Amino acid sequence: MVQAHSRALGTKRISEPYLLIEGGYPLSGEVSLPGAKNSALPAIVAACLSDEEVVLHNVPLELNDVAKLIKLLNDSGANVEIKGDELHCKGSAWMGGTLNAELAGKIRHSLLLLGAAAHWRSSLFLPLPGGCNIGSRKHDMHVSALQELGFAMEESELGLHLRESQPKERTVITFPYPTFGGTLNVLFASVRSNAVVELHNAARNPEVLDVIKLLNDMGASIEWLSSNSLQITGVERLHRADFTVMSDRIIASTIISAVGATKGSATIRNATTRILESEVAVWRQAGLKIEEIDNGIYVEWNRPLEAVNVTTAAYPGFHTDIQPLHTVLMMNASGTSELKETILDGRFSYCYELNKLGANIEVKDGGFLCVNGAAGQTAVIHGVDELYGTDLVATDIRGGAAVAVAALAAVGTSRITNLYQLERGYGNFTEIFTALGAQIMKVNH
Ligand SMILES: CC(=O)N[C@H]1[C@@H](OP(=O)(O)OP(=O)(O)OC[C@H]2O[C@@H](n3ccc(=O)[nH]c3=O)[C@H](O)[C@@H]2O)O[C@H](CO)[C@@H](O)[C@@H]1O
Ligand SMILES: C=C(OP(=O)(O)O)C(=O)O
Repeated sequence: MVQAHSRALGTKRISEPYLLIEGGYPLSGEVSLPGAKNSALPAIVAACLSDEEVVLHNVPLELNDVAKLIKLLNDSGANVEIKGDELHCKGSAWMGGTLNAELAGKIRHSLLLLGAAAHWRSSLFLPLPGGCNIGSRKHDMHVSALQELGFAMEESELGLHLRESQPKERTVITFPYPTFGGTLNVLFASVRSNAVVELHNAARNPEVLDVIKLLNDMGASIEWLSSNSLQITGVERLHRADFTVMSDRIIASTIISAVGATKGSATIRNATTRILESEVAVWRQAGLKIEEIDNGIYVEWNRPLEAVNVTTAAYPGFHTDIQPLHTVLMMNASGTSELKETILDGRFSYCYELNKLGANIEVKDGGFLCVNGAAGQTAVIHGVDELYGTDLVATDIRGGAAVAVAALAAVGTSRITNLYQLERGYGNFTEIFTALGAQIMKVNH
């Protein structure tokens, strides 16, 4: 059991749920990955593109983003039900209406209901979507792609309005940047029609590939023309399917980071390095032992880590969602490294939390523009020898995970608040790390 003592802790009583961590111990053991949030959320929307039942397995049902998305879909005419550990989904031609602003405003994936409503030729008012506060999260490419497909769309300060309309017969779209959500919206809007759509510079993240596999299992016709161009040939309707969502590669990275930072070892089941190639190459270069094993990854700290520079990029580049976890490895490495974030301009607020533990990270103007046109930042990470537990805030999903992982490596007690953010992406954070021997518990109030 975690003991609540540390010289660095504040004396204030905390009146919200928090994570209590007694850090400074090497982690070891074996854990199994849950389903991936960033595949499961679009897969749930995709499953509502048929009026026959689609059964999804391995959905991380404990995530609050999943509950919010199910509510939004059911409010707009779908029928999504949790049955045991399965999710049974059915869409309908009524999918549309006006989405609840509070719910839509809490998750980024509410944007995907635009593609679903276009699919059903319905009209939809989507109040502005939410998600992590990690920079300017634009949706101009979603709007222009749907318009290019022939759907009537208007944008106001309050949200996005898709009007009941029909797609054109042939469209060629080229994204200026391979947007994850934009690619999914084009797929959802195009799979059921008389149309043929070519999409160039499409996102090819493993999570997008997972959703394409689901759609093809449902009868869609989506094929790759080249490594980043897709052709979607519309079909009359999609049908029933039974699909297992892929495992969460970002949680795999979170465990790898924790093992490296605490100088431990772990076996991660339901995992593969094949969808983490850029990240694993960097961490091997830094000195971590990472091996592909039967149905899993084995990771071990066996020598002091060395600083390695990283620049985030669209897949197959180093994933922006994983950069906060890389920072934790680098603050525990010898030497200084630079981390250049090119996707999201506001993704470094967690660094100020890490500095409270004794890290030495400077966040500076990087002198470049991110893919969304905003000024980009670079974090300069100077490795340190010791970290000490303290009171910390989970700034966003992955920043929150980074802070918690760093607290596992820091000597003494840490308390982490604003858990809502962390729990948007990690339903079983304490269970995963308890299985690896961590002294961690959630304190509820
Ligand atoms: C639920 C989910 O899976 N979310 C992921 C998805 O978010 P999301 O779907 O928001 O990611 P995108 O790939 O669309 O966005 C990445 C960048 O492109 C910009 N952009 C995007 C769309 C657009 O129309 N115009 C535009 O400029 C965004 O502002 C951002 O700077 O990818 C992000 C970047 O890999 C991840 O951090 C999120 O975890
Ligand atoms: C940024 C993330 O999610 P979202 O797009 O849902 O905010 C994430 O998963 O790290």
